[in-house]
Amino acid sequence: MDLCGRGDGRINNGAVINDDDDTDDDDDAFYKHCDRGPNYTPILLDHNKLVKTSKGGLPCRFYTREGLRITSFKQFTNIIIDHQQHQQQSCDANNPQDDDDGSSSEECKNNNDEMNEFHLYAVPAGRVFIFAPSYIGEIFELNHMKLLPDVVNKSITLEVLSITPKIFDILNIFTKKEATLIVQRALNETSPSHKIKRSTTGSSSTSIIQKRTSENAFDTHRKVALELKKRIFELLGFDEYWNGHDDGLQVLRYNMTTAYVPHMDYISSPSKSIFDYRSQLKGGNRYATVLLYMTDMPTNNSGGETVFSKAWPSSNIDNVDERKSHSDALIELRQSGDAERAGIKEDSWEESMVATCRSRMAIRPYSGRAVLFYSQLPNRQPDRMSTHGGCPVLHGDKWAANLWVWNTPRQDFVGSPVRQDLIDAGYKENTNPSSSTQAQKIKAIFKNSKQDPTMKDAVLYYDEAMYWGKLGFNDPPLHSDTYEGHRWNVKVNDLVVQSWVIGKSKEQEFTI
Ligand SMILES: O=C(O)CCC(=O)C(=O)O
Ligand SMILES: [Fe+2]
Repeated sequence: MDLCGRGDGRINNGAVINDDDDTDDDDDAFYKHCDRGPNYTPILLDHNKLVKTSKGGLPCRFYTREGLRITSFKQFTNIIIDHQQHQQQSCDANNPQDDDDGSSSEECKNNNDEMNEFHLYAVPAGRVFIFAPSYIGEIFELNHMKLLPDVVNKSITLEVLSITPKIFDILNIFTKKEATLIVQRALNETSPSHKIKRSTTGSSSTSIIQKRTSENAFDTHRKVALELKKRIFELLGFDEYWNGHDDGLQVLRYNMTTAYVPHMDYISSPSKSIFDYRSQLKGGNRYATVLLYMTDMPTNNSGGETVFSKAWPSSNIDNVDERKSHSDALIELRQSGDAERAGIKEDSWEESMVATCRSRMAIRPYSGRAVLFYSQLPNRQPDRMSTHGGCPVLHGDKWAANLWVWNTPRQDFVGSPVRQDLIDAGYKENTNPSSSTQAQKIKAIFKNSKQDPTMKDAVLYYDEAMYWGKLGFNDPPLHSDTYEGHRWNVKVNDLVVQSWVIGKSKEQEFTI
């Protein structure tokens, strides 16, 4: 295939489009785009099937805009023919009074350059495909995916809800019947590791945090979970289901007032870990999350939305004047009495979160709704805009499930990326599988000495993005159970000004 490429990996059918740097070096730039060198190329499970290019480098994988992988020239030409026929049909449908010579249909096609383009996406070796939406409301019909048996004639479709971060509604990916089964299975699960219990967080899965008050179960292998996982992998552009690239279907139950504070699904790299979490290099981390909702939370008063706390509702994304501040939302919330009626205390983190949910981009659950968002940018850096949380439930129960998908196999799975630098330096990890559950719980207390005026409005975060509480001059000390190696950050105006890593002793105090 003779294809020309652009820096962002988008390829146009036979011609370079909008290329600012149209020089003879294009070919080289394209080859470099595909083979980013050993320090930037995670080794994926199909790596040994990649055939080197004539220049000796690793090749790109090619995808359509809808995430269908193109593996042969024949498939490519068939797709182009289909694309052209589709264009012709939509022109004919829009111009039924065509002249005999078909000139206005021709005009229709020529006038619609954007439609004439056929975009192909070149994904570097070792990387995974990421959808590239252009505007809110844009539709991606994934006609290559099998229809669900119960959803007659409705193809699996993405509808863009947000560009920054990238969020999509996924239509027709699972049925209400499957939603019911997932909940039943979770309730009937008895194995200690998978049954429903209070949620944890972080890379060690041991720390119960006070600000993730939901319960959860895992379903890694039952029929419905497996079918769903396979469907989600196909949707994301994987050729097949790759074991180890996900955390298993996690089923979440939130009772009244319970919530999950805004956080990133992307895991911050623990200071010492043989597993390489650095996705921007050749490591792996979570890059996509699919959320499935199993209950209806029909109104504002139900709560339980998934809130993207750094993003604005699409209705006022461009209209700065119409954005609601957190403090105005809090005043309105107190006036409405909604939080108080649900049993949420004034000045609690849950109350503050309801105000966030009512002023930022929030997705309302209904049974059968599914949403996809990405925690990594196309350059593999974590996307801080993907910070999100499960809003406090104000009425009834909320059931949801998530699938966290990784750009490489996870720790302990075949092909997982390792930190060769640490191994070379002689670092050994305790590989006893139960070691994480035996980790020593450490009590930490965080204080503000009020000596440093720049710390007047300090805020404490667990990791990068998990808001813990205010640590300003007028705030009481903050307490937490935590573990060795965990990182806590103090931020002022959203900038990290102090960072602590938990050491070995059982009780530790940190003061700014
Ligand atoms: O419950 C929700 O809406 C969000 C859950 C979530 O963010 C998570 O489990 O990582
Ligand atoms: Fe999450």
